[in-house]
Amino acid sequence: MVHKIVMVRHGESTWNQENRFCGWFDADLSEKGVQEAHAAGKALKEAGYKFDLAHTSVLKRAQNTLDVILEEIAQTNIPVEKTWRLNERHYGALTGLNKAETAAKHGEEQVKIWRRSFDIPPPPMEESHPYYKIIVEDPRYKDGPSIAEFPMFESLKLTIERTLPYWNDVIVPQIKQGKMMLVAAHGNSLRGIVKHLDQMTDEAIMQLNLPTGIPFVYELDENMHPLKSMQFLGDEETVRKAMEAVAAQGKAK
Ligand SMILES: O=C(O)[C@H](O)COP(=O)(O)O
Repeated sequence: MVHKIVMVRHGESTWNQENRFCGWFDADLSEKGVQEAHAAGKALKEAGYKFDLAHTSVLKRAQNTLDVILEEIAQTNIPVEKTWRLNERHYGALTGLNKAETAAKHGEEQVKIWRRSFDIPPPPMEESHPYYKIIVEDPRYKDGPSIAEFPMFESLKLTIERTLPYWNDVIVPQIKQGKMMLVAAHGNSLRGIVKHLDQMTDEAIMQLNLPTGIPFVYELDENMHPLKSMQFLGDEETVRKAMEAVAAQGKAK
């Protein structure tokens, strides 16, 4: 039996637009991001997708993207499960900084390491950081992560370590039950899932930049091995340009 799952990175956020490291800061969708979510919904509608349930993070840019998509495909009544485990990776001390300015200050190479290396994390968010309290004391985290688990920074490796248990323990059993699912999440939580599914090397995953608001489909066999990987619902040229634009966010300008 062939299983299918659709994933989508949220539409552009206001902090994507301002080119700021966002991580666990709860930025809104920009107007362009809302348009991207509508376009994603239209593409799914055109392709005739019907979902049994959806998964998203506890951050509103992913949740709002999902809401717009579900409205477009007239499936707002499906159950939606929300978890911090699908959140964007925690950008530590970089949270709130402009990516181009950070590249001008620390060099593009260093910014690429912080953004894309597999296991080198950004510097930790200290208590004195302007967004520390807003994030740590946010009531949405009262049921988890626990104080011990609460990240102050995350590499992709650490992001995968908290995302994969949700993939394996919640999403995979539902796929195996034949449920058709939509996962609306974030650039790096989804890169982690993609790395796992496609068994990409630590080097190969560095080159992958996921575009905002373009859904992609995986076809999986019973053992969750991809029969088809990352099939974007968008024309190749648009997807390529959108990926390049994400990569270029770390340039000093
Ligand atoms: O958290 C962020 O800043 C972005 O949404 C993902 O950022 P990245 O592409 O710089 O990893």
